[in-house]
Amino acid sequence: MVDTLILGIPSKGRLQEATMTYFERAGLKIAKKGGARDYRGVIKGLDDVEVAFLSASEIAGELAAGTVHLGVTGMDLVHEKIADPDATTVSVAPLNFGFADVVVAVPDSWIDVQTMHDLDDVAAGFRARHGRRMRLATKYVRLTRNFFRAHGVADYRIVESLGATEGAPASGAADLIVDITTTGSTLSANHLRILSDGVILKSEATLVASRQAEWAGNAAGALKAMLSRIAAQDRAASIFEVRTAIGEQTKTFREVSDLFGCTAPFGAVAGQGSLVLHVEKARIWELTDWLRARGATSITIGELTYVLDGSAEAFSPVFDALDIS
Ligand SMILES: Nc1ncnc2c1ncn2[C@@H]1O[C@H](COP(=O)(O)OP(=O)(O)OP(=O)(O)O)[C@@H](O)[C@H]1O
Ligand SMILES: O=P(O)(O)OC[C@H]1O[C@H](OP(=O)(O)OP(=O)(O)O)[C@H](O)[C@@H]1O
Ligand SMILES: [Mg+2]
Repeated sequence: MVDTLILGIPSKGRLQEATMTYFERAGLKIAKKGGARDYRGVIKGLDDVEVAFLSASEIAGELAAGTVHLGVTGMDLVHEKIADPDATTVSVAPLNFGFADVVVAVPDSWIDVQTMHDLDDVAAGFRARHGRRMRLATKYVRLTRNFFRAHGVADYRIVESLGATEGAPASGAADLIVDITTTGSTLSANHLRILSDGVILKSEATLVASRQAEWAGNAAGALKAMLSRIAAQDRAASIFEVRTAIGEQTKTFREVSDLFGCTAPFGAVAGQGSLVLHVEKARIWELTDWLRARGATSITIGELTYVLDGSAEAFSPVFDALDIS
C-alpha cells in the first residue's frame, strides 16, 4: 500500500465542511470507509487514494513529515507548524475559503501604541516601569518570533495559549496577543486593536502537497487524476459557454478572440453555422452586445460543470516541484 496517495482532510473545525464541498464539486466525492466514526475514507472511483481525516494542524505537520501526500489546511498552520515550508511543501491551489489574518493586537487603552515601532518603545521601557518583561499570549509561537525579530522587537516573553487567547490581557495572563481573526468581532468584544502594521500573515485554506512524501508508483498518477478534475472544475467555473448562429464563422471567431479573449473549443468552420465560444464570465455582456450588433439574433449562454482542455497544465509547476514527470 506504500504507493497509495494519502489525502489529509480536516475532520473537524471550520475547514471541514467547505473542504468536503470543494472536493465534491470537483467530482471527487469523499466517503468515510466504515461509518461516521471512521477516520479513514475513500474517493469513489479513485482506488489509489486513501483519505485520512485529521485536524487542520495535524495535516500541516504530516505534510512536513511526508506522511500525507496532499492535504487541505490553513496557510497560518503551514507557516506555524513547519520551519521551512518552501523546502518541504508545495502550495497547489488557494481554495477561496477559510480566510483569516494572524495579527498583533494590543488593548484599546494603549493609545500611544499604533505600530510595531511604538510597541518596541513600550517593550524597552516595560521592565523599568513594571519590573518584568512585556508578555504576549499566542499559539502562533513561530510566526510571532519571526515577525517580532524582523521588526527588531526583542524585549518580550511569550505565554503559550491554548484557547481563548483574546481573554489573556483582561485576565492579566498577558499584556498583548497574536491570534487569528476574520470578522474582528472577538477582538473588539475584548477591547483589543490590531496594530496598523500588525498583520503577520493573511491566511486562506489551501491545497498543499508534500515534497517529503513518496511519489513513486501510483501516488503520482492519483495526483494527476485529482488535479485534472480540479482544473476542469476551476476552468468551468470561470467561463460561460456562448452559442450563436452567425455568418463568417472563422472571421467572427478571429475578432472575438482578439477583442474578448474568446476560445472556440470545437473550432470554427468557414461560412455560416452555429458557433460555440468560451468567454471569461466578466466579459459576457460585452461579447453578446458585440454579437447582436453584428446580426446574431439568437444567443444562448450556459454555465458549464467541467471543461477538460489544456488547463490542467496550470499545475505543471507542482509536478516539477515534486519531480513527477
Ligand atoms: N475565524 C477563524 N478563526 C480561526 N481559524 C480560522 C478562522 N477562519 C478560518 N480559520 C482557519 O481554520 C483553521 C483551523 O481552525 P479550527 O479552529 O477550526 O481548527 P481545529 O479543528 O480547532 O484545529 P486544532 O484542534 O488543531 O486547533 C485555522 O488555522 C485557520 O486557518
Ligand atoms: O475575528 P472573529 O471572526 O471574531 O474570529 C476569530 C476567533 O475565531 C477563532 O476561534 P474559534 O471560534 O475557532 O475558537 P477556538 O479559539 O476554540 O479555536 C479564533 O481563535 C478567534 O478567537
Ligand atoms: Mg478554532
